[in-house]
Amino acid sequence: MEPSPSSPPPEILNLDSIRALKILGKGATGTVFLAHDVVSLFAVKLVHKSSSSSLRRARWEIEVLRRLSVESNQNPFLPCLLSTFESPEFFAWAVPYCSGGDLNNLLRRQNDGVFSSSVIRFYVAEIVCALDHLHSMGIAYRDLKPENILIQQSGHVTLTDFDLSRSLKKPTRPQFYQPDPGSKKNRSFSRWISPETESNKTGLKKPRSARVNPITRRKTSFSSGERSNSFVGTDEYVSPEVIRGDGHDFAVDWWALGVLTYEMMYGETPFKGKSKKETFRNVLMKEPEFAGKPNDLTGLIRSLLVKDPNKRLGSNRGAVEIKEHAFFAGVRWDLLTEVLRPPFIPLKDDVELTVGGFDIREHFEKQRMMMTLSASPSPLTSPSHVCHKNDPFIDF
Ligand SMILES: Nc1ncnc2c1ncn2[C@@H]1O[C@H](COP(=O)(O)OP(=O)(O)OP(=O)(O)O)[C@@H](O)[C@H]1O
Repeated sequence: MEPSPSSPPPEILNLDSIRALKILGKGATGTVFLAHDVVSLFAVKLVHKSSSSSLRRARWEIEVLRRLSVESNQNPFLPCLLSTFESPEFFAWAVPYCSGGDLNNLLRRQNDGVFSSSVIRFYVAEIVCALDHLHSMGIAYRDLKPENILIQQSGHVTLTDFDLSRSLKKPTRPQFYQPDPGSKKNRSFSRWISPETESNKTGLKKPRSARVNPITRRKTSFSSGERSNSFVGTDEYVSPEVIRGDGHDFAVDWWALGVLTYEMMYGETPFKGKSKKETFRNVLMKEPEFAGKPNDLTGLIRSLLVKDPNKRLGSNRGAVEIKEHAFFAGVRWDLLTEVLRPPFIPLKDDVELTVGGFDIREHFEKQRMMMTLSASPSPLTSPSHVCHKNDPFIDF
């Protein structure tokens, strides 16, 4: 996984000149801090080099961000890399701060836990553009879920968390990437989502479900290949071909988009079972259920949630097929960022940039000491057991 030749050299993140204000989120691999220097606020992700898999994932995530920072690769719905830092114990890197939190929180804050179809159209259109851009770079995202969709200060979305993404061979079909279909009328989106409520202002999000355990235990590398055989994703968003271990390509992202759109419409995912096994059985066997009359939105979801990846919307001509769907009639794809009033605009963070905060390295040291203490082997436990027990990616 060599950096691509066109990647800009990363700026060095100077940990001496920044202070962290709070933890924005904790995931399977890292901790994300809101940090500041005297000039600006940004997000810093810190990943322990505790295992070879977290090391590999962090390196890969930095590499994807680096590629996204090349001027010709920048996209309004994808982040760029501001700076990086590496010590013998950890990686840290800074990306722009998204003050609106994630789409999961926003969805849960709605009175009935769902979005209207015009709001769904706004968010899905931007996500389609982000995925289209990644695919055009030969990257399958593979971890689409509301927790990984962040809201920028402007109200537009940014995808985050690229550690499960994968470099695949770019589609070579000539019709795959065509100019945006465009259309006559621009669409206006009214601002109707209530601002942040008190109950959700604090507290870290808890991921809804852990990453799935590897079922196909084939070792994978991140080198380019046409299809990937690794087993990754989040239970409720995993596609049938991933569960079957058939090998998968960019169509896994269109499946996950179907699950996400369904969740935005109904407030719950379509295949969730009482257990992981039941969820997977549903993904493989069950057709999604739609309350109410069929319409363009349910039609879009249905065509994304086609079990056969070769018949799924997007599998033949990529994002163009999705953009042409009747649900998006009237959307000016080239003007998405010009929409003046996205559905939700975050309140401005009122932060004094010269004072306050804590040192990220001190925080890291404390965490490490606590981890060391809690992982001290009891006389009855073998060291290898302690070391591997909690690493969900040990076989990835
Ligand atoms: N740029 C950002 N601005 C604001 N919040 C962010 C930013 N990046 C990440 N976060 C918050 O931190 C959370 C965890 O980030 P991220 O998903 O990158 O970490 P992770 O360790 O890779 O998690 P996962 O277990 O999902 O892989 C996000 O869901 C989000 O709430």
